[in-house]
Amino acid sequence: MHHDLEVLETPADVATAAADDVLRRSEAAVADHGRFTFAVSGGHTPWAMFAELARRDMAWDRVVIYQVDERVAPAGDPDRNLTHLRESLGSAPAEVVPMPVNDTGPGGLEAAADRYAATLPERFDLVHLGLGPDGHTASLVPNDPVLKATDHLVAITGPYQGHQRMTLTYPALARAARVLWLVTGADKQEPLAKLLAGDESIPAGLVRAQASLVLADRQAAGR
Ligand SMILES: O=C1O[C@H](COP(=O)(O)O)[C@@H](O)[C@H](O)[C@H]1O
Repeated sequence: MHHDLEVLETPADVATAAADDVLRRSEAAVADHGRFTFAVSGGHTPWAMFAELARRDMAWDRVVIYQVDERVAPAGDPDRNLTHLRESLGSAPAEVVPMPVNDTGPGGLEAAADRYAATLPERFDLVHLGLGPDGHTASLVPNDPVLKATDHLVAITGPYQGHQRMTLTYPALARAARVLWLVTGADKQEPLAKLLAGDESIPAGLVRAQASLVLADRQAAGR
């Protein structure tokens, strides 16, 4: 798929440009259909964008935030994406729909994943994605059976970097009206080049959406 690319000087510039884009998309979505559905990834890169958004004049009562992926770990654990999402948003009155990774009900984590899937909108106005040095995105990690999940919107991975994960699958990501990739740092240079070239050997290369914007810093873009 085609990706628009914007190269910014620093990671801070990427965060500011990302917040600008999210704000624009939220205003357009609210004007069009009354709410803004936004799915957000984990990792470190988006924290500055979330903090920047918290300072912006968003129509928070019209915003619903879903998680793209989450580590299976206790509530409040520093490895949990939700922990950092909430910390970064601070007192911004955002409605967050957390992935139920501590749901120990009947059917275990797979059933919890299906319950999360049932809460997802038919269309996300915006999905934020990151890019790992190994080319993973969301928790669609190399060689995991989750890459082949075509009949589930949300799935559970095997252990990866210390945790099983709950993740949106490719069919769920395909519900994105638009994807916003945030990619910073020299260790992302190789996977970013592959993503932009449409290389399907990396998990990120298999994401499909109606439109895609990559915001990268100079180090990741190799410029
Ligand atoms: O493990 C993960 O890493 C990716 C990339 O994170 P970043 O901080 O290097 O941008 C992230 O997008 C994903 O959600 C997360 O689970």
